[in-house]
Amino acid sequence: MGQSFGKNLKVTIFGSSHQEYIGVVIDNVKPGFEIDMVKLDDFMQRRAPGKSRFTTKRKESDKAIFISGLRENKIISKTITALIKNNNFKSKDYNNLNDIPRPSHADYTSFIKYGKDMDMNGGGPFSGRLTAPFCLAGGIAKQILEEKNIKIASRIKNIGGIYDKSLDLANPPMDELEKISQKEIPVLDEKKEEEIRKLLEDVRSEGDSIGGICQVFGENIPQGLGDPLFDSFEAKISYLSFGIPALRAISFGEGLNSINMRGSAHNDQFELENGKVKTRTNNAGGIVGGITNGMPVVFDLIFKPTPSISLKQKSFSIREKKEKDLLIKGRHDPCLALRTPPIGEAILALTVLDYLYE
Ligand SMILES: C=C(O[C@@H]1CC(C(=O)O)=C[C@@H](OP(=O)(O)O)[C@H]1O)C(=O)O
Repeated sequence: MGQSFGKNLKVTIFGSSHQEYIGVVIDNVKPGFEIDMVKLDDFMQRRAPGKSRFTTKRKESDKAIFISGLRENKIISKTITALIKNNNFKSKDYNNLNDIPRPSHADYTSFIKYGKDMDMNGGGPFSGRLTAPFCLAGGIAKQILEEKNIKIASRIKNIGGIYDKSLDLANPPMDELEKISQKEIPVLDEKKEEEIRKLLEDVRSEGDSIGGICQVFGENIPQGLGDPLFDSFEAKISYLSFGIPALRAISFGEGLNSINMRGSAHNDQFELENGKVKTRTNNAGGIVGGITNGMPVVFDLIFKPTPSISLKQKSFSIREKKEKDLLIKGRHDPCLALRTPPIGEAILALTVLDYLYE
């Protein structure tokens, strides 16, 4: 089911939203690194459910239980295995969904492909819950990269059409981004934060949902990662990104804005700073020809609105082959994009570490 990825650093995610555990196997790591567990837990808590009024009410501690590969937090094997316990699931909320699929959720396509025996409670293997073990692997990768002075950060760039302030992509404010990372709405502009809060309150009280964009930044990413054609750096980032539920699009650097620019404005012109080759702008987001050029790597992850909403919708009964109205019970995020920044950071950290282990 494509639950593994990576060429040199191999990561396998397992489990399901309402089964006893979810978890991760990280294979081909290098022994010797000591994981900072406090930092790793802080990273996990940025994604964890039940933390704010704008996220699902399902509460999970998302504490990592390492069952192999570590001694006193130090990596002592080539393989690490960790579990995360599912504690707070309410499968009965999903009883009607076995027969009446949620519009724009994987319920129906899973039925077409795997039939009625696939455990789809809580979204089953399609659930955003699986991003918890993904972040566990990514949080460790991020720490390993930090030791090499490679920094990764992120923010919410847009919720429902409200944009955070625009940034100079050649000089992203990594320290400021780090400071906002634990906020309920991690944006830099406080006025926009208020506007987004108001929008989210409206959306939530209407029983609806909304989409958003998370922007990811990498500083000191080594030059020369990636290859032409199908092994481009963008291709590797995109491969992992589209494994994240609800992702609809990804763009690099100025992305779709590039369409409206002339070459003279879009080209990143060179400069030499104390002999070091740099570019004056970074519209490419640090990747040209599929290969990193040493400028900050910048990409946007574009998420659709959460499909599970409380409003009445049109669906049908698989058993009776009859149209039916659907009312979804359960606890769902009004804006799942809000919890994606650490997932974006994990995508970049795991991609870069995979290259460095070549
Ligand atoms: C639990 C998480 O997200 C879940 C993702 C999810 C879905 O359908 O994707 C449905 C909800 O779970 P439940 O229906 O069991 O309350 C979310 O809470 C998490 O991200 O850790």
